[in-house]
Amino acid sequence: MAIAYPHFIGSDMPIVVEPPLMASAAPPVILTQDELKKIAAYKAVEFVESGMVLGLGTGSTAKHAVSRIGELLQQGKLHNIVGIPTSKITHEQALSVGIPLSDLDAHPVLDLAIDGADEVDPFMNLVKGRGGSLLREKMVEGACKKFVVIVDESKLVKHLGGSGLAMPVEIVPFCWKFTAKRLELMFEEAGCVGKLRRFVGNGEPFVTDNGNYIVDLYFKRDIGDLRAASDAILRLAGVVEHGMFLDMATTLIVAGELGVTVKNKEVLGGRRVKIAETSLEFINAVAQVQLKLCLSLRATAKPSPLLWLIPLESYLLLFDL
Ligand SMILES: O=C[C@H](O)[C@H](O)[C@H](O)COP(=O)(O)O
Repeated sequence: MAIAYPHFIGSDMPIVVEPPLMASAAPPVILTQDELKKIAAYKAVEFVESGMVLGLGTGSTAKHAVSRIGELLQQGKLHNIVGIPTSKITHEQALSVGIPLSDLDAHPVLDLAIDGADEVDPFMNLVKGRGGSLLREKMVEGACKKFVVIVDESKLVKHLGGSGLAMPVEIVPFCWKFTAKRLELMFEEAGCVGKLRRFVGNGEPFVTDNGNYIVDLYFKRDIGDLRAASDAILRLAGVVEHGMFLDMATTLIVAGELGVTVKNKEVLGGRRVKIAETSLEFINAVAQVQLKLCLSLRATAKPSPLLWLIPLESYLLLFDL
Protein backbone atom coordinates (compact mmCIF):
# COMPACT_ATOMS: atom_id res chain seq x y z
CA MET A 1 0.00 0.00 0.00
CA ALA A 2 1.53 3.30 -1.07
CA ILE A 3 -0.10 6.00 0.98
CA ALA A 4 2.33 8.87 1.08
CA TYR A 5 1.59 9.88 4.67
CA PRO A 6 0.88 6.71 6.66
CA HIS A 7 0.43 8.60 9.92
CA PHE A 8 -2.89 9.89 8.53
CA ILE A 9 -4.35 6.42 8.00
CA GLY A 10 -7.62 5.98 9.85
CA SER A 11 -10.47 8.41 9.72
CA ASP A 12 -10.22 11.36 12.04
CA MET A 13 -7.13 10.00 13.73
CA PRO A 14 -5.51 12.96 15.54
CA ILE A 15 -2.31 14.23 13.98
CA VAL A 16 0.33 15.50 16.35
CA VAL A 17 2.52 18.34 15.12
CA GLU A 18 5.33 19.74 17.22
CA PRO A 19 5.27 23.57 17.16
CA PRO A 20 8.44 24.68 15.36
CA LEU A 21 9.39 27.70 17.44
CA MET A 22 7.91 27.17 20.87
CA ALA A 23 8.65 23.52 21.42
CA SER A 24 9.54 23.91 25.05
CA ALA A 25 6.64 26.19 26.03
CA ALA A 26 3.70 25.13 23.88
CA PRO A 27 1.72 21.92 23.85
CA PRO A 28 1.75 19.87 20.61
CA VAL A 29 -0.61 21.06 17.88
CA ILE A 30 -3.30 18.55 17.15
CA LEU A 31 -5.21 18.69 13.89
CA THR A 32 -7.73 16.00 13.12
CA GLN A 33 -8.17 14.79 9.56
CA ASP A 34 -11.52 16.57 9.48
CA GLU A 35 -9.91 19.86 10.51
CA LEU A 36 -7.41 19.48 7.66
CA LYS A 37 -10.31 18.88 5.27
CA LYS A 38 -12.03 22.01 6.55
CA ILE A 39 -8.89 24.10 6.13
CA ALA A 40 -8.52 22.96 2.50
CA ALA A 41 -12.21 23.61 1.85
CA TYR A 42 -12.14 27.13 3.29
CA LYS A 43 -9.07 27.93 1.22
CA ALA A 44 -10.88 26.76 -1.93
CA VAL A 45 -13.89 28.94 -1.20
CA GLU A 46 -11.57 31.95 -1.46
CA PHE A 47 -11.74 31.33 -5.24
CA VAL A 48 -15.52 31.85 -5.24
CA GLU A 49 -16.83 35.20 -6.47
CA SER A 50 -20.33 36.64 -6.56
CA GLY A 51 -22.23 35.83 -9.74
CA MET A 52 -20.52 32.47 -10.30
CA VAL A 53 -22.11 29.21 -11.35
CA LEU A 54 -20.54 26.64 -9.04
CA GLY A 55 -20.16 22.88 -9.14
CA LEU A 56 -20.78 21.60 -5.61
CA GLY A 57 -18.83 18.45 -4.80
CA THR A 58 -19.75 15.49 -2.64
CA GLY A 59 -18.12 13.94 0.40
CA SER A 60 -16.74 14.76 3.81
CA THR A 61 -14.32 17.41 2.44
CA ALA A 62 -16.65 19.07 -0.07
CA LYS A 63 -19.39 19.39 2.52
CA HIS A 64 -17.22 21.95 4.37
CA ALA A 65 -16.99 24.04 1.18
CA VAL A 66 -20.75 23.87 0.68
CA SER A 67 -21.35 24.98 4.28
CA ARG A 68 -18.89 27.84 3.91
CA ILE A 69 -20.50 29.07 0.67
CA GLY A 70 -23.89 29.00 2.39
CA GLU A 71 -22.46 30.92 5.33
CA LEU A 72 -20.96 33.63 3.08
CA LEU A 73 -24.28 33.95 1.22
CA GLN A 74 -26.12 34.38 4.49
CA GLN A 75 -23.61 37.00 5.64
CA GLY A 76 -24.09 38.89 2.36
CA LYS A 77 -20.39 38.46 1.47
CA LEU A 78 -21.39 36.47 -1.62
CA HIS A 79 -24.46 36.96 -3.77
CA ASN A 80 -25.99 35.78 -7.01
CA ILE A 81 -24.46 32.30 -6.73
CA VAL A 82 -25.94 29.33 -8.58
CA GLY A 83 -24.92 25.86 -7.41
CA ILE A 84 -24.96 22.67 -9.46
CA PRO A 85 -24.83 19.74 -7.01
CA THR A 86 -23.01 16.52 -7.87
CA SER A 87 -25.26 14.21 -5.84
CA LYS A 88 -28.61 14.01 -4.12
CA ILE A 89 -26.96 14.38 -0.73
CA THR A 90 -25.17 17.57 -1.77
CA HIS A 91 -28.41 18.83 -3.28
CA GLU A 92 -30.04 18.43 0.13
CA GLN A 93 -27.14 20.03 2.00
CA ALA A 94 -26.94 22.98 -0.41
CA LEU A 95 -30.67 23.64 -0.03
CA SER A 96 -30.35 23.45 3.74
CA VAL A 97 -27.66 26.19 3.77
CA GLY A 98 -29.54 28.41 1.31
CA ILE A 99 -27.58 27.98 -1.94
CA PRO A 100 -29.82 28.53 -5.00
CA LEU A 101 -29.57 25.45 -7.25
CA SER A 102 -29.82 24.64 -10.92
CA ASP A 103 -28.55 21.95 -13.29
CA LEU A 104 -26.37 21.33 -16.33
CA ASP A 105 -29.29 21.68 -18.72
CA ALA A 106 -29.76 25.30 -17.68
CA HIS A 107 -26.02 25.98 -17.08
CA PRO A 108 -23.89 23.87 -19.42
CA VAL A 109 -20.75 25.86 -18.55
CA LEU A 110 -19.71 26.37 -14.92
CA ASP A 111 -17.23 28.92 -13.60
CA LEU A 112 -15.78 26.79 -10.85
CA ALA A 113 -16.24 23.46 -9.11
CA ILE A 114 -14.88 22.45 -5.69
CA ASP A 115 -14.66 18.80 -4.70
CA GLY A 116 -12.65 16.29 -2.71
CA ALA A 117 -10.84 13.23 -4.03
CA ASP A 118 -9.87 9.77 -2.83
CA GLU A 119 -6.42 9.74 -4.42
CA VAL A 120 -4.27 12.40 -6.10
CA ASP A 121 -1.16 11.49 -8.10
CA PRO A 122 1.81 13.85 -8.72
CA PHE A 123 0.21 14.98 -12.03
CA MET A 124 -3.05 15.92 -10.31
CA ASN A 125 -4.92 12.94 -11.75
CA LEU A 126 -7.55 11.72 -9.33
CA VAL A 127 -9.48 8.73 -8.12
CA LYS A 128 -12.98 9.73 -7.06
CA GLY A 129 -16.22 7.97 -6.27
CA ARG A 130 -15.64 6.12 -3.03
CA GLY A 131 -18.79 7.93 -1.93
CA GLY A 132 -20.54 6.70 -5.07
CA SER A 133 -21.00 10.04 -6.84
CA LEU A 134 -18.45 9.69 -9.63
CA LEU A 135 -20.80 9.95 -12.61
CA ARG A 136 -22.48 13.22 -11.67
CA GLU A 137 -19.17 14.57 -10.42
CA LYS A 138 -17.50 13.82 -13.73
CA MET A 139 -20.36 15.40 -15.69
CA VAL A 140 -20.39 18.57 -13.59
CA GLU A 141 -16.63 18.93 -13.12
CA GLY A 142 -16.02 18.21 -16.79
CA ALA A 143 -18.15 21.24 -17.63
CA CYS A 144 -16.36 23.79 -15.45
CA LYS A 145 -13.68 26.29 -16.38
CA LYS A 146 -11.81 25.74 -13.13
CA PHE A 147 -11.87 22.62 -10.98
CA VAL A 148 -10.42 23.00 -7.48
CA VAL A 149 -9.65 19.74 -5.70
CA ILE A 150 -9.41 19.81 -1.91
CA VAL A 151 -7.71 17.08 0.10
CA ASP A 152 -5.77 16.37 3.24
CA GLU A 153 -2.32 14.87 2.81
CA SER A 154 -3.49 11.30 3.25
CA LYS A 155 -4.92 11.36 -0.29
CA LEU A 156 -1.55 11.84 -2.00
CA VAL A 157 -0.28 8.72 -3.82
CA LYS A 158 2.62 7.94 -6.13
CA HIS A 159 0.27 6.45 -8.72
CA LEU A 160 -3.50 6.00 -9.02
CA GLY A 161 -4.60 2.83 -7.27
CA GLY A 162 -1.51 3.16 -5.07
CA SER A 163 -3.45 3.51 -1.81
CA GLY A 164 -4.57 -0.10 -2.20
CA LEU A 165 -8.12 1.17 -1.71
CA ALA A 166 -11.02 1.13 -4.17
CA MET A 167 -10.99 2.52 -7.70
CA PRO A 168 -14.74 2.65 -8.36
CA VAL A 169 -16.46 1.80 -11.64
CA GLU A 170 -20.18 2.52 -12.07
CA ILE A 171 -21.89 -0.25 -14.03
CA VAL A 172 -25.44 -1.16 -15.01
CA PRO A 173 -27.02 -3.74 -12.68
CA PHE A 174 -27.80 -6.13 -15.58
CA CYS A 175 -25.42 -9.14 -15.29
CA TRP A 176 -23.09 -7.24 -12.98
CA LYS A 177 -21.00 -10.35 -12.26
CA PHE A 178 -20.16 -10.62 -15.95
CA THR A 179 -19.03 -6.98 -16.07
CA ALA A 180 -17.06 -7.29 -12.82
CA LYS A 181 -15.23 -10.35 -14.18
CA ARG A 182 -14.41 -8.57 -17.45
CA LEU A 183 -12.96 -5.67 -15.47
CA GLU A 184 -10.82 -8.00 -13.38
CA LEU A 185 -9.49 -9.75 -16.46
CA MET A 186 -8.73 -6.42 -18.11
CA PHE A 187 -6.27 -5.62 -15.30
CA GLU A 188 -5.08 -9.16 -14.56
CA GLU A 189 -1.42 -8.11 -14.86
CA ALA A 190 -1.93 -5.50 -12.12
CA GLY A 191 -3.39 -8.19 -9.83
CA CYS A 192 -6.84 -6.63 -9.97
CA VAL A 193 -9.67 -7.81 -7.74
CA GLY A 194 -13.19 -6.44 -8.37
CA LYS A 195 -15.84 -6.38 -5.67
CA LEU A 196 -19.45 -5.30 -5.93
CA ARG A 197 -20.01 -2.49 -3.42
CA ARG A 198 -22.60 -3.47 -0.83
CA PHE A 199 -24.20 -1.79 2.15
CA VAL A 200 -22.46 -2.89 5.33
CA GLY A 201 -25.66 -3.52 7.31
CA ASN A 202 -27.87 -5.62 5.05
CA GLY A 203 -25.38 -6.69 2.38
CA GLU A 204 -27.60 -5.34 -0.39
CA PRO A 205 -25.87 -3.83 -3.43
CA PHE A 206 -25.09 -0.13 -3.11
CA VAL A 207 -27.18 1.77 -5.67
CA THR A 208 -25.97 5.10 -7.04
CA ASP A 209 -28.08 8.23 -7.52
CA ASN A 210 -28.47 7.03 -11.11
CA GLY A 211 -29.81 3.58 -10.21
CA ASN A 212 -26.55 1.78 -11.04
CA TYR A 213 -24.15 -0.50 -9.17
CA ILE A 214 -20.48 0.08 -8.35
CA VAL A 215 -17.65 -2.39 -8.76
CA ASP A 216 -14.61 -1.40 -6.69
CA LEU A 217 -11.32 -2.39 -8.29
CA TYR A 218 -8.30 -3.11 -6.06
CA PHE A 219 -4.86 -3.25 -7.65
CA LYS A 220 -1.75 -4.99 -6.34
CA ARG A 221 0.47 -3.27 -8.90
CA ASP A 222 0.55 -0.01 -10.89
CA ILE A 223 -1.89 -0.13 -13.83
CA GLY A 224 0.50 1.91 -15.99
CA ASP A 225 -0.93 4.01 -18.82
CA LEU A 226 -3.97 5.70 -17.26
CA ARG A 227 -5.38 7.02 -20.52
CA ALA A 228 -5.25 3.52 -22.05
CA ALA A 229 -6.85 2.05 -18.92
CA SER A 230 -9.59 4.68 -19.03
CA ASP A 231 -10.36 4.03 -22.70
CA ALA A 232 -10.43 0.25 -22.19
CA ILE A 233 -12.85 0.49 -19.25
CA LEU A 234 -15.17 2.86 -21.08
CA ARG A 235 -15.25 0.57 -24.15
CA LEU A 236 -16.66 -2.26 -22.06
CA ALA A 237 -20.43 -2.62 -22.56
CA GLY A 238 -22.11 -2.46 -19.17
CA VAL A 239 -19.76 0.22 -17.83
CA VAL A 240 -21.28 3.65 -17.25
CA GLU A 241 -18.23 5.56 -15.94
CA HIS A 242 -15.08 5.06 -13.91
CA GLY A 243 -13.56 7.02 -11.04
CA MET A 244 -10.31 8.11 -12.70
CA PHE A 245 -10.44 11.87 -13.30
CA LEU A 246 -7.56 12.45 -15.70
CA ASP A 247 -6.35 15.95 -16.58
CA MET A 248 -9.46 17.49 -15.05
CA ALA A 249 -8.20 19.27 -11.93
CA THR A 250 -6.87 22.77 -12.51
CA THR A 251 -6.01 23.55 -8.87
CA LEU A 252 -5.10 21.28 -6.01
CA ILE A 253 -5.27 22.40 -2.39
CA VAL A 254 -3.61 20.08 0.11
CA ALA A 255 -3.91 20.68 3.83
CA GLY A 256 -1.18 19.03 5.84
CA GLU A 257 0.79 19.29 9.01
CA LEU A 258 3.11 22.00 7.63
CA GLY A 259 0.41 24.16 6.10
CA VAL A 260 -1.66 24.52 2.96
CA THR A 261 -0.15 23.83 -0.45
CA VAL A 262 -1.80 25.20 -3.60
CA LYS A 263 -0.83 23.80 -7.01
CA ASN A 264 -2.11 25.02 -10.35
CA LYS A 265 -2.02 23.28 -13.69
CA GLU A 266 -1.25 25.20 -16.83
CA VAL A 267 -3.19 24.58 -20.03
CA LEU A 268 -0.89 23.84 -22.97
CA GLY A 269 -2.27 22.93 -26.40
CA GLY A 270 -5.76 22.47 -25.03
CA ARG A 271 -4.66 19.97 -22.35
CA ARG A 272 -3.86 20.62 -18.72
CA VAL A 273 -0.38 19.24 -18.61
CA LYS A 274 2.04 21.16 -16.47
CA ILE A 275 2.09 22.00 -12.79
CA ALA A 276 2.75 25.70 -13.11
CA GLU A 277 3.01 26.97 -9.60
CA THR A 278 3.37 25.68 -6.10
CA SER A 279 2.97 27.78 -3.03
CA LEU A 280 3.03 26.82 0.60
CA GLU A 281 1.42 28.83 3.34
CA PHE A 282 3.15 27.73 6.49
CA ILE A 283 1.62 26.64 9.71
CA ASN A 284 1.00 30.15 11.00
CA ALA A 285 -1.38 30.76 8.12
CA VAL A 286 -3.11 27.51 8.91
CA ALA A 287 -3.31 28.59 12.50
CA GLN A 288 -4.98 31.79 11.45
CA VAL A 289 -7.55 29.94 9.39
CA GLN A 290 -8.08 27.68 12.37
CA LEU A 291 -8.60 30.69 14.60
CA LYS A 292 -11.08 32.17 12.15
CA LEU A 293 -12.96 28.90 12.24
CA CYS A 294 -12.95 28.98 16.01
CA LEU A 295 -14.23 32.53 15.96
CA SER A 296 -16.99 31.88 13.49
CA LEU A 297 -18.03 28.76 15.38
CA ARG A 298 -17.33 30.25 18.80
CA ALA A 299 -20.33 28.68 20.42
CA THR A 300 -19.30 25.15 19.58
CA ALA A 301 -15.57 25.22 18.91
CA LYS A 302 -13.22 23.83 21.49
CA PRO A 303 -10.15 26.01 22.18
CA SER A 304 -7.46 25.18 19.68
CA PRO A 305 -3.83 24.57 20.63
CA LEU A 306 -2.99 26.32 17.36
CA LEU A 307 -3.50 29.60 19.21
CA TRP A 308 0.01 29.05 20.55
CA LEU A 309 1.45 29.54 17.09
CA ILE A 310 -0.16 32.83 16.23
CA PRO A 311 1.84 36.04 16.66
CA LEU A 312 0.21 38.37 19.19
CA GLU A 313 -0.46 41.04 16.54
CA SER A 314 -2.36 38.62 14.32
CA TYR A 315 -4.26 37.34 17.30
CA LEU A 316 -5.42 40.83 18.30
CA LEU A 317 -6.16 41.78 14.70
CA LEU A 318 -8.33 38.72 14.23
CA PHE A 319 -10.16 39.30 17.47
CA ASP A 320 -10.91 42.84 16.34
CA LEU A 321 -12.69 41.51 13.25
O1 LIG B 1 -18.11 9.89 -4.48
C1 LIG B 1 -17.51 10.61 -3.72
C2 LIG B 1 -16.58 11.66 -4.14
O2 LIG B 1 -15.83 11.34 -5.26
C3 LIG B 1 -15.73 12.27 -3.04
O3 LIG B 1 -15.32 13.50 -3.49
C4 LIG B 1 -14.50 11.45 -2.70
O4 LIG B 1 -14.90 10.15 -2.37
C5 LIG B 1 -13.73 12.09 -1.53
O5 LIG B 1 -14.54 12.04 -0.40
P1 LIG B 1 -14.05 12.56 1.01
O6 LIG B 1 -13.85 14.01 0.91
O7 LIG B 1 -15.17 12.17 1.93
O8 LIG B 1 -12.79 11.81 1.34
